[in-house]
Amino acid sequence: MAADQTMHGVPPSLSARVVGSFAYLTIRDRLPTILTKVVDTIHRNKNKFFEEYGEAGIQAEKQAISLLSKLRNELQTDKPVLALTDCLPDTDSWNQYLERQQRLQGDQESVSWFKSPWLYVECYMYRRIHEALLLNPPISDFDVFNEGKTQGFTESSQAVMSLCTYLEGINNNIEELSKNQLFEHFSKLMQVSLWGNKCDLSISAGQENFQKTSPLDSLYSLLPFILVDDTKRVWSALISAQRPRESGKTTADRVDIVLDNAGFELVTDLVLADFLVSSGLARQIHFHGKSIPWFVSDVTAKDFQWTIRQAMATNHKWVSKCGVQWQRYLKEGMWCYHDHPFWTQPHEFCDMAADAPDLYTTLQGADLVLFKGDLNYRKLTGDRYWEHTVSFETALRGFGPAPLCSLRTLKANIQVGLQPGQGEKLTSQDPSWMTSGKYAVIQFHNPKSE
Ligand SMILES: O=P(O)(O)OC[C@H]1O[C@](O)(CO)[C@@H](O)[C@@H]1O
Ligand SMILES: [Mn+2]
Repeated sequence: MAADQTMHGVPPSLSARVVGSFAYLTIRDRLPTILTKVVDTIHRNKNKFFEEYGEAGIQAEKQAISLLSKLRNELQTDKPVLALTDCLPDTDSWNQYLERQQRLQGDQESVSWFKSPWLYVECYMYRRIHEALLLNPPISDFDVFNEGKTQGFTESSQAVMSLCTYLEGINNNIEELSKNQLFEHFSKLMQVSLWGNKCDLSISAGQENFQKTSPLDSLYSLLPFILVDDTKRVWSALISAQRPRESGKTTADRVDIVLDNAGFELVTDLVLADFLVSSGLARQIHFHGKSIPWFVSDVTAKDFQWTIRQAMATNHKWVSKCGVQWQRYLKEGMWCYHDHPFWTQPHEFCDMAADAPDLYTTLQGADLVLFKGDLNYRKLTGDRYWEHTVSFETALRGFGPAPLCSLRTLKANIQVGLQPGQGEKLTSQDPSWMTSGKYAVIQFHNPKSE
């Protein structure tokens, strides 16, 4: 067990140290597969690099591949984690974090892939992939995961069409809807956004994992798989934040969405955001994305813009109408997109106030923050061996810039806030319930009401 087990009442971090655990299998099998795919992708783009940068492009391709092969070897042979050598604004912070891990682990053994916290080493792998490209300037902007992300959008076009058509139906008579009807739509769109999180490309090690059918049709049959559903509490938080605005409307001021994956999941988030604004539940939406390619399918600024442009250009009346509307929201400031280096660092969110105080202050300005996906849940709860019955609040360890809600399908061995016996029952019925992506939670915490 990790040395941080001794921290007062805080359980140890998930780690590949536990042979056979999901963390162990991820590091042993899934991460090397992802690295191999990254190498293949760079190699397949060799001609493109040559056309764009001539001989320098070919050299960069070779050099990046050699750095990535070295990385794969370090991982597979459990070598010590190395300091970063590039010069991004977050390089020092990563290197300090390595020292912090070393202090926590003690001097007896190095921080390494199979011995250190899974959350830390998994994040570190994506930062090292980025370093391999950064150190080879002509191709440093190349997003090794771009193909999978754009494919995720195109392959889910049927599902995108049905979702945008559904939204058009709501928006058509939104003024006439009662509070109850608004709640019903809100709840449905939260669930669509929740199940959109099934489509990440990290759990499948980059294999196709796309939404082919309309998500709306399956919501009812998926209800039993939502282990914690705090939608009503989220709704109450939104309603209690309603204030009269200059526009003459009564709305909450701001909802922030901490995005996860591009492709279909991003569309579900945009549709939810559209509904929040068009229904007058919120005046503004702030999206938070990643500043470097991350966990295979996570949204970067480029993916965000690409998705909206793609929606605009789709030959389907309601999808293109959505795209045009979303572009307008961005132009007129009702929506905005931010990235912050903290989202691509390995910290647990309970460290945010101390280690990224500017971001913490930003989030404090929201009436509600929605955290999408599994990795955000791992960071919210510190990716630790908590008992299932420990409250979400306890696992957050003081993190609470604003009322917050996690929308997450379970893809890692961690789940808090369950009823006594619920976890044991699930384990006996379906031993892989925490990692299959079949189950989900809509879990809320309001720091203001504690
Ligand atoms: O896109 P998400 O939902 O954050 O999931 C990322 C996935 O990557 C993992 O970190 C595993 O590699 C899992 O925790 C999770 O399945
Ligand atoms: Mn993701």
